[in-house]
Amino acid sequence: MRPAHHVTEPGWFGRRADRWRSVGRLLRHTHPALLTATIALHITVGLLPVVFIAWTSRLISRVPDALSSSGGSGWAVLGLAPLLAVCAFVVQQLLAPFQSALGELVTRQVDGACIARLMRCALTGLPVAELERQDVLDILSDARGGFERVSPTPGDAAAGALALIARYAQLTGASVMVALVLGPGPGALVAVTALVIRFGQRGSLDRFGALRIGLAGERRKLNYLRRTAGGPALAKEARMLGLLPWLRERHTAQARGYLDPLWEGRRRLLFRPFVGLAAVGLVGGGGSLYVLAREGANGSLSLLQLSVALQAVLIPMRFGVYFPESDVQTRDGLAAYHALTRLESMAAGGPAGPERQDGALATVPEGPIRFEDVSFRYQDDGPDVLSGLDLVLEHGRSTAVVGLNGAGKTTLVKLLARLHEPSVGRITAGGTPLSGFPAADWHRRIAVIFQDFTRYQLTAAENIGLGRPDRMDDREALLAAAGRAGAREVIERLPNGLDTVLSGQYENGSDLSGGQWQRVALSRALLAVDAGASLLILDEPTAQLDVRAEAAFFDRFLEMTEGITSVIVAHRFSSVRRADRIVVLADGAVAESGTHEELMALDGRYADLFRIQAERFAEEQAEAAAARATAGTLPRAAQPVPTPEGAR
Ligand SMILES: Nc1ncnc2c1ncn2[C@@H]1O[C@H](COP(=O)(O)OP(=O)(O)OP(=O)(O)O)[C@@H](O)[C@H]1O
Repeated sequence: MRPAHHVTEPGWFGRRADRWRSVGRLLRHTHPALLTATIALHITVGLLPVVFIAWTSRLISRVPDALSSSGGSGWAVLGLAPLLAVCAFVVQQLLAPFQSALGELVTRQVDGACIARLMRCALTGLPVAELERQDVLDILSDARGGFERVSPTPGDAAAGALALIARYAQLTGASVMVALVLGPGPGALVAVTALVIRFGQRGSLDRFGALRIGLAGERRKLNYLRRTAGGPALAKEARMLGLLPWLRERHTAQARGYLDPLWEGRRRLLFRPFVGLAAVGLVGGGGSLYVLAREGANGSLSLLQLSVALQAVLIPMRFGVYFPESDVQTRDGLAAYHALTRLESMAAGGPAGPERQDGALATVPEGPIRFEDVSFRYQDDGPDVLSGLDLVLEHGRSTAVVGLNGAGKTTLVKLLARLHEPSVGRITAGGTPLSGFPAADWHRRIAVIFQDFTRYQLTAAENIGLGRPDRMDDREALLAAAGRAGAREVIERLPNGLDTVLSGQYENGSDLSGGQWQRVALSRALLAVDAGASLLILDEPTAQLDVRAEAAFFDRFLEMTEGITSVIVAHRFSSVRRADRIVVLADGAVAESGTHEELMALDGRYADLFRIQAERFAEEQAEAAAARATAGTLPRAAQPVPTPEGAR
């Protein structure tokens, strides 16, 4: 598989051209009027210091006349020069907030567009298989880091690049002034010196930036530790397990793993070249000052010229230093943008395809779904997780998939949901291979609850409505779906009913238990079914319910989904015994299949495991009953006699 970080390094000109091309693309996301105003403002702000030099020099050149004139009229000789010099200074100060305000607007517009691109890429564009690759996660983390404002964003890069216009306008104005006063040679000398230092400095920054990109994996680990250790997620386990000392040590080690190479790179790539560039500045600036001093001593320069040249020479000499408003922003913001464009190019070739379209249902055939000799492995060089699997999911019937941990049940669900494609073999629906139509169309056909379904920190209505966003406002439909999933009572007990945020981290929000969350997730899936999905997949939907609640859940589920093709993955064999068909998965293939009665009569793997689970359940029930009796909560004679059937 092609490594995601693999890029051919362009040369010096290539890098500059790439950078400006990227900036150009980013600026396409800004409104033309905003872009024009920002450029005009930067040019104005860049030229104002030059205007200031011109008027202060004029002022200085007239001071001797003012001093030598008699009476109070002497200062009139100065004319408007002081006022205009002050004006140039004040206007420059006044424009600074507008400069940053426009920069902020550019940042917002560019980031808004880029975040939409990133969401599209991560949520629909990139195949799930890609999102499980470590190198892709590194890039994604860098792109997200930009948008989470952990580091500069693409919008910052665009605004920072525009801010350079002010710097270059100032350099051009100052060099022209030097050329006018001292001649083209010194004018060119100061300009070239400034540019050499600038490009040298920028090159060092770029090399340092490349080093930073290469440390994306270390940075991601460090950010993970900081986020996890600094957030509420770890609060409980950290207290119970006394994790703090270990976490501190781990964090220090990880921080060193990331920061030490950066520090070494800073010395090597930034400090040493800086010394050489300072020497260039010394030669160029010194040479210009020498010419200035010589001309001044010769008497060939007027006071006006001397003042103009002296001030103008200083501007290019300061030009070589680091620009805080641009340099890190353009380097790191563009790195985040390049991470985004790389993800986009990976997404473009992926099988997940475009966003789903209305009318997609029509393109997907109905009928039985067949796994035909399907094998699958997560990594090219990894083991087969599914191997030669043949399976038919009858149309309109329920199929339960059971098996031990690691048997491949969730993997089967992922292939069925087309989050991964089979490595070998094919899956067909109504005789048509799934690969024959866009994955997005297939996704519209199915409703699925994964083991790790998302618990959105949104309202109950939104948590259910996301099963079909275009029905989000249809409260009747939401409540009907909740009712069928057994979540209606849960919702009625919430402080604001459907409008309660399902998280204790918000005002009037409420946390749900694991089982209650599962009911909400099921409501979401059932809403999708109401809206036309005809394949319902539940991957261990009841893992957090107790045995009785689970049995009741499945009974109700099978009743209400009658006529819908459904697949239920379960651990507890007893809970899915009423499914139309039970498939036992072992070692990535179908070991047994049939109805509960058929499989019990077969007396094979299913029957064995069913009995073991039932006996264990009976023992647990007996122990619990004995404990209750000892505690006097229930007269012993009144206790139910546990039987293996109790497991059902
Ligand atoms: N993203 C992944 N990358 C690599 N291997 C994986 C990945 N996901 C699962 N596996 C491996 O595939 C095998 C089957 O996993 P799967 O989750 O499908 O099993 P399961 O039957 O659903 O297990 P459980 O009952 O524990 O949920 C396991 O050996 C697991 O380690």
